[in-house]
Amino acid sequence: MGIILANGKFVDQNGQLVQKDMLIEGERIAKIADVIPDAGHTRFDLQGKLVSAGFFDVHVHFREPGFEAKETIATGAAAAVRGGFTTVACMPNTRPPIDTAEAVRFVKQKAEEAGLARVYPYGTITVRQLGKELTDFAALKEAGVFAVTDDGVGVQSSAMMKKAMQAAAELGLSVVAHCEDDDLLVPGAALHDGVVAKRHGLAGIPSESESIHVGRDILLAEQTGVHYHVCHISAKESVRLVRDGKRAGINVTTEVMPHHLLLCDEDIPETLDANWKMNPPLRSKEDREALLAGLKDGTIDIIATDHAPHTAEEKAKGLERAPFGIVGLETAFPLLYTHLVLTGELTLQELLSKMTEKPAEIFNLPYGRLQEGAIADITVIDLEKEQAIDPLTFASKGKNTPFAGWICKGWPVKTFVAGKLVYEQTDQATMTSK
Ligand SMILES: NC(=O)N[C@@H](CC(=O)O)C(=O)O
Ligand SMILES: [Zn+2]
Ligand SMILES: [Zn+2]
Repeated sequence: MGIILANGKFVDQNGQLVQKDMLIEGERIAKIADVIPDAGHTRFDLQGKLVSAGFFDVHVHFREPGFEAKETIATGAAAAVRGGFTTVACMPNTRPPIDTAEAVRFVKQKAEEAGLARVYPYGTITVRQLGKELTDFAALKEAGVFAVTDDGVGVQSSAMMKKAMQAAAELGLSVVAHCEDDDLLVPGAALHDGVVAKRHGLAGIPSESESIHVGRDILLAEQTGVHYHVCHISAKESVRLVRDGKRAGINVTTEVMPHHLLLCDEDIPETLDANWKMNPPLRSKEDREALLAGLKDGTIDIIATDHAPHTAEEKAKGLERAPFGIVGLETAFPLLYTHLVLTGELTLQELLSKMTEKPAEIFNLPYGRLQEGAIADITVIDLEKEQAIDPLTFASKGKNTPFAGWICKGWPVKTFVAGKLVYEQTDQATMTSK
């Protein structure tokens, strides 16, 4: 017996919303047609809600092993499916870091036990993320990683990065980089080196601490032929470098986060609440505009969240001492739909593509497409439902978001992974979790 999603709205090739039925049989989409008869299948009447391929977030932090008070793989996966994400890729900056095949298998095992979203672990580039010695990429690949990264820290040595890219290219692994040159940092700096840091008399994080690595690595990617992906792009100079790299035919891709698209340093409240502290920081208005332009012209390939949960105690330590990072999985789509699609900056088709098809395509994974025969990873979204972001309702352990209280439309209401319903929004869930 299959599942029928009846009367859903689908975005067609021309970007128009069309009403259709979908039949899921086993793990796959069996049929999409104007009308599919019941024939004893389980039937959900979607009443015109949007049907999308499940979202794919290539950049999340699930904190296990080592920091389970912030998040576990199970709570992170629950946050993912609640946000409409059916596949996530987990950053390896855990304790210990994911730098061996055994550690990769541990993450996969925990994800399987959770049975919610698909979880792809990254392996680190260097042993213990110390930048001194490459990990065993062949063993990591064998255990199931599709890409390596030292996210959380930058690879400081150019020679080490070049060696990593050569080794990754040989194995067909992507190199994913947190771009940050420690030499250009002032210890304790928490905000962009711009007007707001100055107004508060604080040392800032300069844009070039990011863009210098972006430029260096694009040149190394050209030399080595590896697929090189820039994490959480935030500075206008980095956007320009990626654009030029693409024009030169270099295999470079990048991601942008919802917070960098929607906020800039001038939005940070005078209290300097640490829920506005993340790395890279919220930059200037001009940077934000460059990110949006880069997203529209295809320089920026995809949207990811950098879901980075921390405890309330840690975030209460004040701007300087609190850790960098904000959560993102449960707010990404409603925020972007409300503040970029409904405002006319992006089309719904563009937004969905950058959260589904494109991430799957650049990392060569078989997801992100709504078509007969495809894997039935599906998100159903209520585009009309309007509600305020309330961190107390999050499935994530992390409540650290600057978006609390923002009123958004476009909430995921049902999520299917491999044809199995893994999340269903109920009004009770919203009301009782207070
Ligand atoms: N982005 C962040 O502000 N923090 C991330 C690390 C990272 O993505 O660099 C974290 O692990 O908390
Ligand atoms: Zn990072
Ligand atoms: Zn990160």
